[in-house]
Amino acid sequence: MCDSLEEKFGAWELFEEVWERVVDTATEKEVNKNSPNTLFEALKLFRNEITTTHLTECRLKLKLSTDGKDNIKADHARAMGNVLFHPKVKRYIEAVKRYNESISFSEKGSEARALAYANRSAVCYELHQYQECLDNIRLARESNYPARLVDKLNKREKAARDALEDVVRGKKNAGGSEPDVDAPKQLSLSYDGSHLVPQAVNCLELQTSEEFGRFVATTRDLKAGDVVIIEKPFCTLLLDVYRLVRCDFCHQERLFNLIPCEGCTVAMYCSEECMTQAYQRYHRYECPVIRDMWRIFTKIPVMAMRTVTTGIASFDHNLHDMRKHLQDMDESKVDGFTMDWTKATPRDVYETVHVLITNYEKRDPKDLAHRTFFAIIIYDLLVARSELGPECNNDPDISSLVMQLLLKHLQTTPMNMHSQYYMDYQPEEKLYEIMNYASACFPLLSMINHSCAPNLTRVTLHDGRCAAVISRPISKGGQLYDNYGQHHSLMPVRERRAKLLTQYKFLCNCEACVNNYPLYNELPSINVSRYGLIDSADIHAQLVLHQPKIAAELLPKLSQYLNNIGHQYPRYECPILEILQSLNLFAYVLII
Ligand SMILES: C[S@@+](CC[C@H](N)C(=O)[O-])C[C@H]1O[C@@H](n2cnc3c(N)ncnc32)[C@H](O)[C@@H]1O
Repeated sequence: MCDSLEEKFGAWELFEEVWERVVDTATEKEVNKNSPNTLFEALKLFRNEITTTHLTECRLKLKLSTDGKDNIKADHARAMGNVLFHPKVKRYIEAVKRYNESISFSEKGSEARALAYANRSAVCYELHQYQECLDNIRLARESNYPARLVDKLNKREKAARDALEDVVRGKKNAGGSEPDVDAPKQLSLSYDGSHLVPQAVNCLELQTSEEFGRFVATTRDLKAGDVVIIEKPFCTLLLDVYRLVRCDFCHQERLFNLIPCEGCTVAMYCSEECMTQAYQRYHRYECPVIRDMWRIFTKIPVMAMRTVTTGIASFDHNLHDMRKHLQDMDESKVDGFTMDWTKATPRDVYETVHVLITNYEKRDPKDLAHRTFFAIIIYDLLVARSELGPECNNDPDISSLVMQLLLKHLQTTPMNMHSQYYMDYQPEEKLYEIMNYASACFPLLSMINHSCAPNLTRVTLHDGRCAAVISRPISKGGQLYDNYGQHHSLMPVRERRAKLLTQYKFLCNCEACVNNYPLYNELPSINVSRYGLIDSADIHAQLVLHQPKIAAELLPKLSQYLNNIGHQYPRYECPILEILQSLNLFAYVLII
């Protein structure tokens, strides 16, 4: 991770200021500050105010400014890297992050960039990453490395080549390379995939009810350990704190290989190929605004913009086609569980994203004003700085489409977005911790409702896909339930319900809420002698070491336990086993 770009005073703080003001004005007409009439009046005033005079003031208050390369900042970041690289400090990884920052700020072909690559090559050498060392030396040369320093670089190059040859020779003498026991394992679906939806098992069905809206049910019994969906995201967003560590497009950790986008100082890539793909899918619009976006917003609005830009790319960047397609679309007919994914075009895939729930009708005036404000700010940035400007300025229909898409996805994103995780090694504790590196949009997984006593777990695979794995038996006809972050063993019912209502706009009536399941420490225990003892502390201790081989051995054992005790839910042992299963899955797929 590295520093966040977010600033203390951002769009949310500004919105609160403006909202206060309009509510005060509206209250002059109405007596009660919180009456629905006042709030709707405030929303009306807010819309008037924000679209006219106050936008310029907002731009100033948010200190919006175009991003650009800056060799002075690049030199400063490199100097900080040098302090960390110093033989008495030797904080090599932190030093590389600073060199990467320096590379991202530097102008193409500048000495600043050449020096940053050269310094990164020095860290690679110290860390015995000889191939990466040579790659960085090549990049330094390509960026006009200064002749006065070239001897130093030549010496390092020779040393790296010699060391690399030694490594290759050593491997040959040892009889070739060992099979890689720690290679990421593949999870696969537990039953046949559906013909039309190969990413889901063929017993899953999308159903609808008054209480749940759309939900996913099974037409066969499922057991703990069953993998029922493995889904590729429609779009993803690397969190800004990983921008100097991971590729902006494929999100793989490539500390020593990152190359910068030439247009902005945020996006870095592991290869030209990823850079091109990112540009085609979203970055052509986002490049001029992404730094300001991270400065003034948190991940939800940035993810909403990513959904819109990726959506536009799904229509080959033809906004007229997109508008026509969406106008003609019958939203009630879009069902990701019956669509033919084997023949789906990017437009078809976008349809499944376009129909994600917004909960518009359940939002109060302040919430609507807040989304409107954010949509206006993002729209203003994109139109002022990207190629969407001429398109929107020349055609009110296109302008309205872009604005509507932003407003829509500022509502779908918080309802449907999923996090992507990896296992991060904590050297001091000598264990792995689950960390969130990106946000993603998965249209099928987004159809799964919440329960405070869930029956499935999600796990991020090495390639960014997400697998849904059953964590306790589900009978034929039963609903699949995810957990949106409010588990009955960790949070009292009142608090859970309040959070779910505020964030997800529904009153939870799951089995845990209705039956008031106790918190973890108050749960009754199972008579384990019937099922054999399970030493959870020992399993946990093994799993945090993150060894896929151990995880692979434990996987069937844990699933068996979860199936054995499933019908006794909720018991003290159940949440422990759920956690172990989740940890186990992460260790199994080894996503670092
Ligand atoms: C990720 S979506 C799930 C699919 C959603 N039901 C739909 O029709 O698109 C999340 C939204 O589903 C609804 N939801 C999720 N769990 C629910 C539950 N247990 N009871 C009622 N509504 C629920 C809420 O509106 C929530 O904001």
